[in-house]
Amino acid sequence: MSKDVIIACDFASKKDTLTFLDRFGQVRPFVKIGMELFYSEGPDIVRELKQRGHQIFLDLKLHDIPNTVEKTCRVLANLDVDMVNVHAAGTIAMMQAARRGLSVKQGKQPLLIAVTQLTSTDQAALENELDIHRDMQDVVMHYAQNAKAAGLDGVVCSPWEADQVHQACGADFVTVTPGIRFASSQKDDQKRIMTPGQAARVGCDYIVVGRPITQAQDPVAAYQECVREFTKETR
Ligand SMILES: O=c1ccn([C@@H]2O[C@H](COP(=O)(O)O)[C@@H](O)[C@H]2O)c(=O)[nH]1
Repeated sequence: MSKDVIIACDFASKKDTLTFLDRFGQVRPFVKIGMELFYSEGPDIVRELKQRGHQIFLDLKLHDIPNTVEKTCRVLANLDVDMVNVHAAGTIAMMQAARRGLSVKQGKQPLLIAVTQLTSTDQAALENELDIHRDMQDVVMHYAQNAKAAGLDGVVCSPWEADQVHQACGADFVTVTPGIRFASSQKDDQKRIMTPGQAARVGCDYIVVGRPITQAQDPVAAYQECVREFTKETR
């Protein structure tokens, strides 16, 4: 199982993204392209970063009826990204449709993972706003098991649930965990957080880190610190 730090490139333009990535010289970090960058630049930004040698997590969090998600995944399959995602709340049928859509790709398919509960959601919001009256851990586990039943490769969850997801769904079921903050960082809008070192100790496979790197005074040093903390610990 790979373990890696994925940088969330939440920028508004290709220019800002390339200026940021140029600071890394010959190093090609695994990057996440989210809605802001994809909606502003379109599929060309994926092709450009792929050509430069980055592995890419295309974080579009699809959530629609199965037919729409299947056809969208057929399109995404041709972008040659390494990881894509859907919302587990879209149902098992929708996740199976996503899998069918990606299967049009010959050869290696991207990892297909499902968002369980956003890391910006806490127990109070889960109950009072989403009207889900169960423990966060149980809800994440339920969605993870649905994702596994649908044939997905793993989930997006917070580091707080990663160990239990592995216990319930298997060590090879991938956990991709945003909500990563250095001990000294601001939480921003994230609620279920851990440091890179803590995330490593609970067995997260991939950590997704945005602002603690992109808004650091020295982003390369912040990235190196994430890698150091995350990879020095072993399960
Ligand atoms: O539950 C989720 C799912 C996705 N994200 C995304 O990860 C990054 C985190 O960025 P930070 O700046 O480190 O907070 C961001 O792109 C989110 O869209 C998430 O945070 N939580």
